[in-house]
Amino acid sequence: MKIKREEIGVKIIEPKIVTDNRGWFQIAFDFYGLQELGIEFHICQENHSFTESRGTIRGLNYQEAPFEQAKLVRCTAGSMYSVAADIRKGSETFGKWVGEILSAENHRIMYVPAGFAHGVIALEDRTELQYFTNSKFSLEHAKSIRYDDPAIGIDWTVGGLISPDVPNLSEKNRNGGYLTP
Ligand SMILES: Cc1cn([C@H]2C[C@H](O)[C@@H](COP(=O)(O)OP(=O)(O)O[C@H]3O[C@@H](C)C(=O)[C@@H](O)[C@H]3O)O2)c(=O)[nH]c1=O
Repeated sequence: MKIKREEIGVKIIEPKIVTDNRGWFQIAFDFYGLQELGIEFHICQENHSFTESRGTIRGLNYQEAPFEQAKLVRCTAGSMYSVAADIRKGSETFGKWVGEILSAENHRIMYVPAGFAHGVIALEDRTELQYFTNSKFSLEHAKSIRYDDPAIGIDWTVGGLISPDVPNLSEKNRNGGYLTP
């Protein structure tokens, strides 16, 4: 595996894909490979979600202290634009975000550092998101920031690829907060 891109602590990882007459093989989680890339990751949970329709947004989601979560995010069906935003108060890159298209075809993995908010928009119907977290879920600490918070300014059109004017959102994400310094 190798790092394709790295910005504000977010890393886009390309795993090695081995193909043969049957199809392909990849290591979905490589503890020592990640360690070599500077990522010390201990899996606590693996989560898997299915999104019915293109244009649906999940996020921006994060967990408050002491339950901050680092995540290793991948798309195992369809495709999505995955976004990580630095919302750590006092961080030099506070309010900055990184986005990358993850798909079942490109096999890319996004490493989201602890303390960041994360969200995805489905670029296809029937898109699946699978991700490892390094700390446990806590409903009490699970929070949301509005996907369209102007203080972050995420381009959810992915440069004109999609127009999520009125995206399908969960109630939690509809009622998400706004970034405060
Ligand atoms: C994430 C999570 C949710 N749940 C429950 C809470 C709720 O009843 C139901 C669905 O949860 P949510 O609406 O928060 O699901 P969702 O909006 O898909 O949340 C996820 O979004 C992506 C973008 C992330 O980055 C993840 O960390 C996670 O926050 O599942 C758990 O029991 N354990 C968990 O670890």
